[in-house]
Amino acid sequence: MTRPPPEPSLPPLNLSAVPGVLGRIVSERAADYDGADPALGPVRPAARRFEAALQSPGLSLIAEIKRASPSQGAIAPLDPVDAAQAYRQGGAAALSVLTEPRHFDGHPDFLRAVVGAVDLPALRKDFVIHPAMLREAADWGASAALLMVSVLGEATAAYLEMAHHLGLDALVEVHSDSELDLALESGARIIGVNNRDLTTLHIDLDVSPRLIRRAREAGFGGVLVAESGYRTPADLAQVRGLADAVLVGSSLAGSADLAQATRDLLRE
Ligand SMILES: O=C(O)c1ccccc1NCC(=O)[C@H](O)[C@H](O)COP(=O)(O)O
Repeated sequence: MTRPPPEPSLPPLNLSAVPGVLGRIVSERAADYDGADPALGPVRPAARRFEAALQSPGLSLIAEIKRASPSQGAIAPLDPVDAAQAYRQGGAAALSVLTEPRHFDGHPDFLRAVVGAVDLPALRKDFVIHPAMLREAADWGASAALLMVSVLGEATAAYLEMAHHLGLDALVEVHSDSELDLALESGARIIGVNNRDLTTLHIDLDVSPRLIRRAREAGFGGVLVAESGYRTPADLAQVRGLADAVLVGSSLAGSADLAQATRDLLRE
């Protein structure tokens, strides 16, 4: 008699412990994916395009297609493909595409359209709380997915393994020393340090340089990304020579000419 395949297990998450704005967003996402099929299917080959794009010399830019946010409200009614093409012309190395609908005005179609039209690796930017979200990211053509240690906690390593099973790179995001310790233990190859405290929305541009230095001192040899709050070349100067890449959303997305704003921001 043939045995049925083992049920994929759902790593336990303690989402009720996530405070503030982030806590509200992840509990909504958990309701959205309640009962979703956690099966990942067969192993998919890893192209590592997102990781490679961030390894060029100098500071690579991940430009974010962000139409709205809890901190800013409506930012701009961007056409995702037009925005992606403009970011590419302006010098972006990779894209971040929001798929969360309620607070960021994102949509899965935006990711699918961008992947189909623009030859840059794209990150699915969402609040991953279920394996189905990673399967979707791979199905929709993303090169990478965001994994937030503030949300996944001890389950970060399990989600990282699932992302790799699906052939995805993972941007493992931290905001504090204890989260960085978990990210380092998880085996992450790409760590993002968010300057924005996602429970209060307060931005402190000193967070990225501090934690990026700590990661390097701890011997981390992977890719390090500084995230959030960057508006000017002087802001970026604070992480040049330290970070491999920077993730920028609001300041670019809200500008009149996205390609020119991208060029201006990257000017040294
Ligand atoms: O941007 C927000 O207001 C926000 C609120 C709650 C959870 C996440 C949030 N943003 C996610 C990000 O970290 C940013 O989209 C990304 O790093 C770009 O930041 P920025 O350049 O400041 O838009």
